[in-house]
Amino acid sequence: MNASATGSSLAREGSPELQRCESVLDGELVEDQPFPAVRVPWRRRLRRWWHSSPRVPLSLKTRAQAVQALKDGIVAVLRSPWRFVGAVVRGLVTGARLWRRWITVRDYREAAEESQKLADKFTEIRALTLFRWKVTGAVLVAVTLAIFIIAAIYGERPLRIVAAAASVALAVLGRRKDGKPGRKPSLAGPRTLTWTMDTQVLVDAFRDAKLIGKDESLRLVERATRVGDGWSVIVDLPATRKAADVVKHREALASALAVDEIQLIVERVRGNGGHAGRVSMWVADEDPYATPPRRTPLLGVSQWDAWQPVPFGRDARDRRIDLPLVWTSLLVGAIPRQGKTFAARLAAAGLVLDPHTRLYVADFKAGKDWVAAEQVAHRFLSGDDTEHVLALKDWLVELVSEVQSRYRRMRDLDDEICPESKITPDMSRDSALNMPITAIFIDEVQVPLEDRTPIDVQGKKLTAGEYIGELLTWLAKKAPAAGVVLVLATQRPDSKTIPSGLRAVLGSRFALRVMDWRDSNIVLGEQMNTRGYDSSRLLPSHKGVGILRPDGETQAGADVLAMTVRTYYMPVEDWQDICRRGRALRLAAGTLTGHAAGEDAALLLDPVGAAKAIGSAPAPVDLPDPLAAVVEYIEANADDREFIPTAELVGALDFEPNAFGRQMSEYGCSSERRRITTEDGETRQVRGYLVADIRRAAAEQGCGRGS
Ligand SMILES: Nc1ncnc2c1ncn2[C@@H]1O[C@H](COP(=O)(O)OP(=O)(O)OP(=O)(O)O)[C@@H](O)[C@H]1O
Repeated sequence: MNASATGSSLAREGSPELQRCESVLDGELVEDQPFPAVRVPWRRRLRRWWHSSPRVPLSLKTRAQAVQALKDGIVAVLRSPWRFVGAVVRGLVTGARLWRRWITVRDYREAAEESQKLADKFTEIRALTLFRWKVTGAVLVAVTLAIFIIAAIYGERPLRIVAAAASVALAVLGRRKDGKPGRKPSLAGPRTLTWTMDTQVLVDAFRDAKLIGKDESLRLVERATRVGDGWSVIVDLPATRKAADVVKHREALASALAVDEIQLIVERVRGNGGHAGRVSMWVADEDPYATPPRRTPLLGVSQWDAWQPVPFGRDARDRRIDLPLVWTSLLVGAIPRQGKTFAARLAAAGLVLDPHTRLYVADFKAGKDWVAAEQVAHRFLSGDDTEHVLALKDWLVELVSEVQSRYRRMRDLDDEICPESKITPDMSRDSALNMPITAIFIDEVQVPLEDRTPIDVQGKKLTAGEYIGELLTWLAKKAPAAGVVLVLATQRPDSKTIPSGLRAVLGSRFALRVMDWRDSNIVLGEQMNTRGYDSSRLLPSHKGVGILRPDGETQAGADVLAMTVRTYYMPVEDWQDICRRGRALRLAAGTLTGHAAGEDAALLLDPVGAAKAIGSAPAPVDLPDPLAAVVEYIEANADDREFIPTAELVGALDFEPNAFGRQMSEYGCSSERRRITTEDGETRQVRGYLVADIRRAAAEQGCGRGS
């Protein structure tokens, strides 16, 4: 205690109300220790020790593991009679083999053979064989006699005891031992289930799939437990082996476990409970997509919030996968009749049910799939003629102006309403600000992108397709933060149709079945097939099943790169129902506008502004160095690469490497190590930057400078 006495009297002399009083002590409490030791209750300490101690069996650590251990125990007890008989039979076979080896004097014979003296030793070996036959005969006679005598004197009881002891001895001899020939059946039956009971089978599968070496083993972190309609297990790989490699070679592991790869989910366990060598596996009992598809949960809700991820589908483990749409964009690609339109409509359904969203729908399939959206869409077109393509071009020009105007207005808003140059939920619902979440859905986007109608853009001759590609690329880069979402579906996900610059900036990707791994990479991103994600391997019968690479967190975890998902099934009747409800919600909220309100609002076009924006899309002149030069370089040379080696940038742009690294990190771009395949086919690990990071940094810098 540090105290000081204020000896002065508080009463002032002469004041009638105030009287003289004793000294007042004034002080402050000073702790000896800045952080006093807090006593941890013994129960908590015990619990902590129990969970972390390697001496406590795993099965006693959690309830689920204990229940599983109990189930395994019961199954083991029920199976034990058969296992015992099996072991005795194997013991008999092993015993017979050993006896044969002994009687044929195999070891002596082999030694003689090796030293090429078999002819010399032949008589000796024969004599020994004869002698051993005689010994065998004598032992048989002696045992038979002994049995008769014991049976005559003491009855059958001692014989039974001897028989039981002999069968136990045979069972011990015949017990399954790894690596001993003759004790392990060459076909272990349905391996899918065997590994759940016998971890050795799992270890063998990892070895067979060449994921671990012959002398290496796995450490069981969590024993096999029932999760949904399958088995789940978590294992640690031996030191230096990587979980990412197991994910990559999932197919080999599926083969080793004798299951279809669609039944096997392998994930790296990340975060606090995981590390680079910890693998979580889930094996479905049967094809998880053979069951009838589920209807979308949106049918059961009266309204949806566009800021919430939209229910998109289920993964093989039947986990619900929701797709975040705001602040990102989505590309759906597949060959015909695989469920692209269904997938794009699912994304749309969530936004339809939010009356504060504005929808643009361009259906170049010109079918019935999107017709119902007419009743909610601010702008709607269906057809594949030049006039439709040109109408889309005008919409995009309007959206470019809208995005620019939003950024301008956001700059003038105070920090409390708009803390960053990004739209917030409150801003999007504030009718005075007029910045609703705006989504543009373009089905069969390859139609406008391939259109060759010549147009004049501020004196520059272009085809409509090229200009639409440029507008979409600009929007995909800049519009998500301003609340404009792009959803593009294409039947032809090839590099010629969808410009690489556009692909690179689309945040979320969903690849249903495509023709080959190249097309799959075009939708999902460079080298995704080498990381174990190739949508050309999906089965044609699995309609609506695709690989989702989300931009943001999903139920499978924030760190999961991609996952196989089956979209919810939303046939036309359900879609119509949702659109009807979306219209009613908009009517009630007073937000029904444009085409849906029967008044195709005049386009607010600013072609000069849009052309200027597109012309300066990468905005290299606006950006600080070295970002400007890097952006210019990647626009010209990155194609559809996701990763640019530092050496390439430093070499091409003539930068000093250390200063370059420092400056790039100031703009939020940190380099990382990645494996790349060089032109001569070699794989090397190099340092470099993610193109997406560079573009994001450029967009931020560009926005900050008044794009
Ligand atoms: N999640 C799903 N579950 C089951 N079946 C589905 C699912 N999604 C789509 N399908 C089926 O796939 C068929 C094709 O779907 P969709 O029309 O979306 O294909 P598409 O890829 O857009 O075809 P196209 O390229 O010809 O336009 C649908 O008729 C539907 O029956």
